[in-house]
Amino acid sequence: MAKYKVVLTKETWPAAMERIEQHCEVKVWKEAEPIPRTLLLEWLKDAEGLFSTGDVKVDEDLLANAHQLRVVAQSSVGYDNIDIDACTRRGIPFGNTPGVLVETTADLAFALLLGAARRIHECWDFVKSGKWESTNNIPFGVDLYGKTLGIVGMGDIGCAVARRAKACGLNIIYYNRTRRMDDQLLEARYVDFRDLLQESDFIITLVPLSNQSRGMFGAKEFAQMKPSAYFINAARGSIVNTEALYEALKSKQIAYAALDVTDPEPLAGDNPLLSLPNILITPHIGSATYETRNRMAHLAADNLLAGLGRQALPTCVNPTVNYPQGAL
Ligand SMILES: NC(=O)C1=CN([C@@H]2O[C@H](COP(=O)(O)OP(=O)(O)OC[C@H]3O[C@@H](n4cnc5c(N)ncnc54)[C@H](O)[C@@H]3O)[C@@H](O)[C@H]2O)C=CC1
Ligand SMILES: O=C(O)C(=O)CO
Repeated sequence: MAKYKVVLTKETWPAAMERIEQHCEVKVWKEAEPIPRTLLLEWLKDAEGLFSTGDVKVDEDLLANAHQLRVVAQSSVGYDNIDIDACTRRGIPFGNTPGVLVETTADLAFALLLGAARRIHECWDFVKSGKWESTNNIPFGVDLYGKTLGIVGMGDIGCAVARRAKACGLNIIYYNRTRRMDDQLLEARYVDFRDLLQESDFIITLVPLSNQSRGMFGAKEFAQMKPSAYFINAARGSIVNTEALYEALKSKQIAYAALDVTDPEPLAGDNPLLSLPNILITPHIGSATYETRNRMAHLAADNLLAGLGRQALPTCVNPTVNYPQGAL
């Protein structure tokens, strides 16, 4: 049987790659920088499947060029780089990887909270640089127990963070697009965004990037936070106005920020944020464990292969897509 033609905008995990290659003839971009747009458009001319990555914009322009495309799959839960309406208009299902990365990403978000509160990386720098001469000059942290954590975006990962926070004795408030029916089980109180900004000692944001959430943390929002507030972003860099965050940290309007995601990404070595003493940044590692990235790659491969075979995708963002008649 003829193999499907598929484009991968980065290499994926070997076991998932093997499964894809059993059924597909693949073109893979193997360099560290994003695939050049012109090359991608060229490759997509006869491609039936696209295995995309967050650094590639899948928009009207790209889809208009990809006449044979049956499916787009991506190894991430966030899909802010994909124009879902454009996919749907063209009858192309898009599959992401929800669920399988929830606990792993919640671990990282909570690690940022703990690491920031207890100044773990400053303490490590302190020990390494030979400054540990007495206990007088050690970096001091702040308690979690009895404080208030505000979670913005109380979806799968937000709830997993709430469970961790409960175990540490934090009071939990949250803001979400809609109130959750199960918030009593989580012992989390639904509040409006402004109250969350004003009441929280720690804020963790896990809201998807969209037209509504882009720039949702700017100068006005930082001004409403406590001067002792810790701000943690594990969602997407662009939900924060980076200049406003820099100003808020520099002027000590807020105490500290811990970021797993930044705008832009990757963050250049001379970015002003890196000159601040009150910040901790990790390089977008929320889901980056061997086990989880492997699970994500397999789920993305499942979506890709299902779409190529005109079957329903296991995890489809636009499941109302109609396949051409008689295709199944
Ligand atoms: N740092 C990392 O490596 C990772 C980052 N993420 C980010 O985390 C996000 C959340 O992931 P999940 O919890 O799995 O998604 P989810 O879909 O389960 O939860 C998102 C929640 O945000 C709420 N929401 C959406 N727009 C909102 C708005 N404008 N204002 C308030 N609430 C809003 C939704 O109602 C939903 O409850 C992803 O979209 C992705 O951007 C996810 C995985 C890893
Ligand atoms: O899944 C996502 O959205 C990520 O950011 C990486 O796992």
